[in-house]
Amino acid sequence: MMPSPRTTRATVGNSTSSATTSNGKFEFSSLVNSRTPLSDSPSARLRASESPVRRKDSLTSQQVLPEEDCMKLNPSFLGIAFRSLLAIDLWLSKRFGVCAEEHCSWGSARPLMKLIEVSGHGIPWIAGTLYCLYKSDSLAAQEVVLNLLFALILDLILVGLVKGAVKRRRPTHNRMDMFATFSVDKYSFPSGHATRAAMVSRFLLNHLVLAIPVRVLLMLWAVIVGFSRVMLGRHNITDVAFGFLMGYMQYSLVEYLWLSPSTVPALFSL
Ligand SMILES: CC(C)=CCC/C(C)=C/CC/C(C)=C/COP(=O)(O)O
Repeated sequence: MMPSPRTTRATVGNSTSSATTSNGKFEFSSLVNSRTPLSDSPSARLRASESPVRRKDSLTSQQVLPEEDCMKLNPSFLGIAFRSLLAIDLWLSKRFGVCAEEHCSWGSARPLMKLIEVSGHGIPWIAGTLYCLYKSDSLAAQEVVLNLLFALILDLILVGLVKGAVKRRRPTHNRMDMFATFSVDKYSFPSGHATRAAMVSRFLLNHLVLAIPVRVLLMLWAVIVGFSRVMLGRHNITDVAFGFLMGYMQYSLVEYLWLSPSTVPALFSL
């Protein structure tokens, strides 16, 4: 008996055919798949690589994926760990951003947090250091203060470079009402306040003779500056953590590059 056009239809030169199953419904299958395996010809292999579904169909147990495809299909452990850390960071930072707005749970502490922000801002530190430089009457004092100024400028440059390279946006709950910012300060990684607080406190602890309570207060101040960045909603926790680390290392760099009357006499004869 002649097959009915409703039940069987095959198009020569076309990749699709149709046939009915036992329950009378149409099923579609690929002639290319059924007659010549996708992996047989180079063009078929190319087409297969365009479609993940078709590629999966065409794989046999003997075929090995190119290395870059394996990486896409199996994200590395480090990649997953990194994304998870970032997700936890965003979630925790939002939870601790309790002074981000006046109506937040700790909103009434926002003015105090902003005062702490000013205490770690670059302008008061640079202005204060310039004033001390002007007032310092001994070469030893001049040397320390000049290096503090150098450290503060180096900090601004390095933080600006990293912020510009990483370009991590500030948290969405941050209200951008900070005074005197550079254009890179729209980015949050790392926290410039945290780098400055860590670097300056390490610098002062090493170069000033301070009573123990003052030393403790100095360290406490640095930690509070870091906390206040997250509470104000300015930063994520990782911005501040990295900022502390970077500031700590910046101090080591300043020590390494230390400006002294013997290395840069021109600076000290002014
Ligand atoms: C003398 C002179 C050019 C001073 C510039 C000081 C200045 C504008 C520093 C920027 C400080 C700032 C707003 C840093 C951002 O801190 P984050 O903790 O929010 O990253």
